[in-house]
Amino acid sequence: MRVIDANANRVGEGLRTLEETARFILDDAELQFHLKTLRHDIATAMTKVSRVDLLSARDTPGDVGTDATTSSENHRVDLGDLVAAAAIRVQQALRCLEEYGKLIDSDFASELERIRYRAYDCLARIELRCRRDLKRIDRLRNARLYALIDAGRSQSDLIQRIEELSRCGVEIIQLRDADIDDRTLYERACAGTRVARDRNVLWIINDRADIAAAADADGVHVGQEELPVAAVRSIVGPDRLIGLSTHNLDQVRGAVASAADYIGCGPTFPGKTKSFSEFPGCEFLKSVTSELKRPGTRSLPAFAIGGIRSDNVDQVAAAGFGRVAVTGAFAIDSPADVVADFHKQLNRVPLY
Ligand SMILES: Cc1ncc(COP(=O)(O)OP(=O)(O)O)c(N)n1
Ligand SMILES: Cc1nc(C(=O)O)sc1CCOP(=O)(O)O
Ligand SMILES: [Mg+2]
Repeated sequence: MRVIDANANRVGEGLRTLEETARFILDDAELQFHLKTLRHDIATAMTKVSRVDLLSARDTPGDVGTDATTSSENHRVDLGDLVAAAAIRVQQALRCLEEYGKLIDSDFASELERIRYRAYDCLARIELRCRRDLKRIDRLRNARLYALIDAGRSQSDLIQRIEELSRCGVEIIQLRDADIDDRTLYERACAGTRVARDRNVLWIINDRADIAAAADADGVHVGQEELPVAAVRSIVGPDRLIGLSTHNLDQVRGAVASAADYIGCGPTFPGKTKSFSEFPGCEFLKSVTSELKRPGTRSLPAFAIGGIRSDNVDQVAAAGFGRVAVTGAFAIDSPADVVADFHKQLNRVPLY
């Protein structure tokens, strides 16, 4: 009973620590829900053991193990380390409960075995999320303005463009150029990485996970017909951001379930950069806002894209979008006025 009591407490405390991480640090309602469900299912399984028997068996002053703390138990290097410690505690405690449970009731032990298998997946997910570069994700979450640019006539042309856009307040810049050879694209991507880092702007490569990884960019953006997100993740690693284009609600739901970090939603309006036969428009944006605000849905930053300019950005904001990705509207010498117009409308929309 003392083993069962100690391990039931351990697993509950560990899960609560992880739940708070999902809730307050990752803002991940879905992960929080899974952890909470695990905690409740364990509490339900524990009703097979008399609580009075457990409490009566408890003997903290007589516990020979309370002094046996190692120095590493009082020190956590970072969030990943903290979450790993809690996850390992939960896993070990579940196994202990299961083994000692076999002495009490085989149904109880079997139930704990099922919970343990479910827990493995959840514990791996939260630890991987917390071992990622949270600074990058925080910057993404706080960003409202995203510019897509081509590689420029020369490297210095590209560098000047990145400097100009970042000076005006653009927070994310994507290198999107299908008209240059791989070597030039790679060299421009590397130059972009250096200047974007200096300017504290996120640097994303369109379509090419290989070049994003090789050039040490902050991330990659892919479309529905390109590599699936899981394959992109295997190339770019756990820390780089992955953006995914979406054009309907099914694709948005797919993105939420995937390892994507943000989505582009469009096309909203006709523009000169890319032609489309259909425009899901602001109705689509409104439905994305409702979908992403649904309780229990993973929060995923969404950028409206397609023909967005100073004179229509109010409609984007009215659809609940506080973030935009644009090419044409910023393709002028000094986009400072456009940035100001965008901010005026978009800042009215709280970011989620
Ligand atoms: C932020 C953002 N959103 C959407 C897109 C479009 O991506 P995709 O559909 O793959 O089309 P191409 O840009 O590759 O022509 C994007 N690039 N960025
Ligand atoms: C590249 C791209 N993708 C879109 C999508 O809807 O997926 S719209 C688009 C063009 C964005 O440029 P502009 O702001 O000039 O319209
Ligand atoms: Mg693409």
